[in-house]
Amino acid sequence: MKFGIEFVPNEPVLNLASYAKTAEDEGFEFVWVTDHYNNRDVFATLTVLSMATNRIQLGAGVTNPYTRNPALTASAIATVNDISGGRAVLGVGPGDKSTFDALGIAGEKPLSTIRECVGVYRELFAGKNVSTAGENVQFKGAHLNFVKKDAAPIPVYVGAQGPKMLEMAGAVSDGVLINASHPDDFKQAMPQIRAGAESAGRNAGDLDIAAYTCFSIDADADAAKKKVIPVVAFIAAGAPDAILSRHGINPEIKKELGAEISKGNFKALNDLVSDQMVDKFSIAGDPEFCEKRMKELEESGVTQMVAGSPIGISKEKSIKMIGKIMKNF
Ligand SMILES: C[C@H](OP(=O)(O)OC[C@@H](O)[C@@H](O)[C@@H](O)Cn1c2nc(=O)[nH]c(=O)c-2cc2ccc(O)cc21)C(=O)N[C@@H](CCC(=O)N[C@@H](CCC(=O)O)C(=O)O)C(=O)O
Repeated sequence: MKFGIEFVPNEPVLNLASYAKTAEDEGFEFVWVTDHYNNRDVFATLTVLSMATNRIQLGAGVTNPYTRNPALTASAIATVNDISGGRAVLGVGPGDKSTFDALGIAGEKPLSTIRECVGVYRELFAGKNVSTAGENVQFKGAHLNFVKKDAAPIPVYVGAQGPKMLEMAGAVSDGVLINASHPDDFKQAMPQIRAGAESAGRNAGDLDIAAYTCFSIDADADAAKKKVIPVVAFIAAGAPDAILSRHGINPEIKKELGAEISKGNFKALNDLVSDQMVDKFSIAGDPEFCEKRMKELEESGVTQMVAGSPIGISKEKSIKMIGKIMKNF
């Protein structure tokens, strides 16, 4: 199994660069940076991380086809690829509705929009002149001047959770980034990804299936669990009812969580977020528990384990703890 790490650029980029170097030294193969308009820019962040590292792959995890024109996204990630000596990876997803509302973006037709964009990204990465009259993307001879004809392709991953998105990801992507932490979610997702791959005449075994987890590791298991509570609250509050029910959690809890989150009353979340929610929506605990859960993810078909925020009490210490566990895979 490959290991990745996710950073939210809501802290100084030079801190993230230092963590990325530590992760590279520990043997992580991917670093992913999230993309929300209200945090630091994903591509500027990846550029700085590329200067601080030599081998680790640098992924936008994930951008979306609405806040940037697809040609701008292609140019940005191809620039990171150019700067880093070919280490860039593009992750694209439907985008986070809660951030779109603030920008007046509707984010419609995510399935067909992302499917069209993946095709356009790939042609631009190959240095082609792109003309397309799609339902959602219309180009007339778009072209990236700095990309050589038939340049090595930049891998395109899709961030997906819903069944149709997972199926589409199976049909068109090089990998799928699934925002989930429990093996049950991957057992549910794999058949949908497989169906999509088969519908496109592809082998699902060629895809990188990444568990984009909410992760927190510490020698003190209780401290690790306490650290994830606000993140689990956000995940649960935004999760479709079907996912909550799948984990035996009453979807009614979403209203209470949402109310406390919108009031910024994070103390109240400690009482609302149950141990069961922590278990189902995160990997949080001591190294022994985390390793056991990672092994379960691998058995459920996961090929890349991404340690996502908050990662732990001290990111540096947590990265080194995961580095030790990595040696057992
Ligand atoms: C759109 C949504 O897809 P989803 O995969 O559940 O989207 C939820 C999240 O994955 C999405 O918000 C992501 O952008 C969230 N996300 C991030 N979102 C961000 O904004 N920033 C990030 O950095 C980020 C990281 C990230 C990493 C992994 C990951 O899995 C998700 C991540 C959904 O509702 N899908 C349904 C319905 C799809 C649909 O709308 N179908 C319509 C439209 C058809 C058409 O599109 O033409 C239809 O069938 O009629 C489904 O898949 O079945």
